[in-house]
Amino acid sequence: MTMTDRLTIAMPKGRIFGEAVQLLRETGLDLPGDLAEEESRKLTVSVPKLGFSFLLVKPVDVPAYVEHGVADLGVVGKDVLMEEERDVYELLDLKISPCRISVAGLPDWSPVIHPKVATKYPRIADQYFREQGQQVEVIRLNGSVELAPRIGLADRIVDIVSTGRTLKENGLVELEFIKDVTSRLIANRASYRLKSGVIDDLYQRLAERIDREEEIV
Ligand SMILES: Nc1ncnc2c1ncn2[C@@H]1O[C@H](COP(=O)(O)OP(=O)(O)OP(=O)(O)O)[C@@H](O)[C@H]1O
Ligand SMILES: O=P(O)(O)OC[C@H]1O[C@H](OP(=O)(O)OP(=O)(O)O)[C@H](O)[C@@H]1O
Repeated sequence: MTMTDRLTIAMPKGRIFGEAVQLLRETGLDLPGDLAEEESRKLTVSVPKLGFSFLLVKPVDVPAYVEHGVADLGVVGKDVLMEEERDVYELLDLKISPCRISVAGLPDWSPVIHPKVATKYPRIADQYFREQGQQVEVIRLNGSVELAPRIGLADRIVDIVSTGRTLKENGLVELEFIKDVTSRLIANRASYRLKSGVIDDLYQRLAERIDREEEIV
């Protein structure tokens, strides 16, 4: 393997990371057991024998690292990919970290003409309500979005729902489904041409593993 064959992969630091590493291991790649120890503050991990370097970054930043070519590949939720609209190739649905984007609100919610919608996903929310022919005011938040309807900041929220526990514990109900979400493998456009050999090899390994998993289910 030459230096140009080395792959830099941007990985989200949070919940996707563990599932993505497990998936890579299941393709037969010999990743060290202590790839990223929980207490570690290191933001790069190198696996020289495989020619891989991982950048551990905020999930929302993965598409930017890949678009700018400092990472050849990235793993990112479809939610972030849709929201960020970066110029990258979406190569593969990894089928990990499933969840959905939904509209939620208080159970006794009643329609208002120009509702306020709190969300971490202003672009997705804007597009969804435009398609519904509804005029809304989108309020961008960075987390704890479920608080907004309870304290009168917004009439509704657009957010990730997985188990539904956060909605329930904050007295909210799911009102409308927007989209199913899973994590995706994305590639920088130039890397995809220049490192096609190693990228194809990883793609094939992952695609076969995902297909096998689907046959079992
Ligand atoms: N219950 C869930 N809540 C949020 N995201 C989820 C959930 N289940 C799956 N996901 C997926 O995981 C991604 C979030 O990943 P991660 O957990 O790494 O972020 P995070 O720790 O919430 O990061 P940050 O708070 O820094 O944005 C989402 O973009 C989504 O695709
Ligand atoms: O349906 P559930 O299984 O309860 O999961 C959904 C919740 O998890 C995520 O929050 P996260 O923990 O990432 O916190 P934040 O968005 O408030 O930062 C998401 O934004 C929801 O709040």
